[in-house]
Amino acid sequence: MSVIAPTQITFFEFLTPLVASGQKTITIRDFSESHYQPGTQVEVYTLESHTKVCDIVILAVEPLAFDDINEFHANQESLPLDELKQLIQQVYPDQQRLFMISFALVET
Ligand SMILES: CC(=O)Nc1ccn([C@@H]2O[C@H](CO)[C@@H](O)[C@H]2O)c(=O)n1
Repeated sequence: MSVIAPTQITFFEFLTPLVASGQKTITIRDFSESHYQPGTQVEVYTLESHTKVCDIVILAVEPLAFDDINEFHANQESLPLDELKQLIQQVYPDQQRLFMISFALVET
């Protein structure tokens, strides 16, 4: 089964300054949001007001179990590890099977 690669991604508004400044270089999503394709350019929008923030290029999409989330991921997320795990549990309750999407900021 093939799925069309999405050309947009949304982030919580409070996280978008970290994306736009290049400090946050991964996001952890569930299967439904895992269909991004390496090499494609994607527009970043805020979830709350759908405001365009910046563009990113997808570098990789890899499976990541919730229990394997560690300091490396927190560092790439630019968030403290306990905050990151809490946030993911709120967004994706009881989901063990997650995906790490790595990306790079497109300078405009
Ligand atoms: C529909 C929608 O926008 N959903 C999400 C889902 C997750 N995230 C962030 O990705 C990282 C890993 O989950 C954490 O930093 C989260 O806060 C986000 O910003 N927005």
